[in-house]
Amino acid sequence: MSPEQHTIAVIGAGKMGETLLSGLLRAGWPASGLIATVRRAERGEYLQTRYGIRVLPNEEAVREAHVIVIAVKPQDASTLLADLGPRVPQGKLVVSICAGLPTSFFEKRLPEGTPVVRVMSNTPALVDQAMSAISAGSHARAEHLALTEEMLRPLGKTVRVPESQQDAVTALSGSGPAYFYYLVEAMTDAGILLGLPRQVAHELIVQAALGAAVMLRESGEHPVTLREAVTSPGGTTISAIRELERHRVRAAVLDAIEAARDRAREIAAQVD
Ligand SMILES: NC(=O)C1=CN([C@@H]2O[C@H](COP(=O)(O)OP(=O)(O)OC[C@H]3O[C@@H](n4cnc5c(N)ncnc54)[C@H](O)[C@@H]3O)[C@@H](O)[C@H]2O)C=CC1
Ligand SMILES: O=C(O)[C@@H]1CCC=N1
Repeated sequence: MSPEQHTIAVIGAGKMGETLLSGLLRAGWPASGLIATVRRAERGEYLQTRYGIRVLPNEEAVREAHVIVIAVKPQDASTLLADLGPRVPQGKLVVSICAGLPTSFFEKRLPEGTPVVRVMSNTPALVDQAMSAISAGSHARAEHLALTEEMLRPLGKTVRVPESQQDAVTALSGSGPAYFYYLVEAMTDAGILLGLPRQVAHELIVQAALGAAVMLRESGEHPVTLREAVTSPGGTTISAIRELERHRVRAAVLDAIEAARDRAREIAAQVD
């Protein structure tokens, strides 16, 4: 996707929208090829000053852009599209990053035949380590998926999934970073319990998490193999694992992620 051919407008440039815009700029996208829309004037001033991008009203943004990224909260999407949907010029690619909303939700509210691609990304996009999963709506063709992948490439990894799997993806990798942060918090507290200074405990855990993540990605080994390599017979690790099993942590993780998937479905049902 060359910047000369494609201007991207992010409709509702909040946390995720800003993350996408900043990633594109880091990858060398010219600020002149990026547009943001906002609800609050101060937010617009901030984006304009910090990134040198254009901030336009929604209607102007969709007229000018080639790719329109919908980045509002799912609960705000109906109101936004009731007004803006019919004004989106025919043939533009609409990319939604809204959790839970199916491509059919957008297709109903956009001119007939509008190609829609659904994306679920995550906040590590801020450090170019996103996991984004994309699915085509009924009018999106290979070229639209390729264009979306190109737009997301600077932010991290991208996979294609059938749309029926998007709520599961949302529960797993969309929300996933929050589960790891939660674990880091809990492990840091454990360090405090054992008498370590908070800062030291934090540093130990962050480096252990990073090391484990790099080993998972680069060794290609199954997590069980990697865990077994840490777990000495009669040693310390197995004592901890016994407690995790006794507290049914695995079952809690399964229930938690299923609850997140169900919530994604509920959000979609509420706005449909
Ligand atoms: N935060 C996360 O980790 C992830 C969020 N998402 C999805 O990304 C989307 C955005 O989430 P966040 O960035 O966290 O929310 P956010 O609340 O930070 O950003 C949404 C922005 O849209 C603006 N907005 C709302 N209605 C508007 C309108 N009519 N015109 C112009 N601007 C409007 C709001 O003022 C706000 O700044 C959501 O749909 C969420 O489901 C997806 C993956 C991860
Ligand atoms: O919590 C949420 O609804 C959003 C979607 C995935 C991550 N954050």
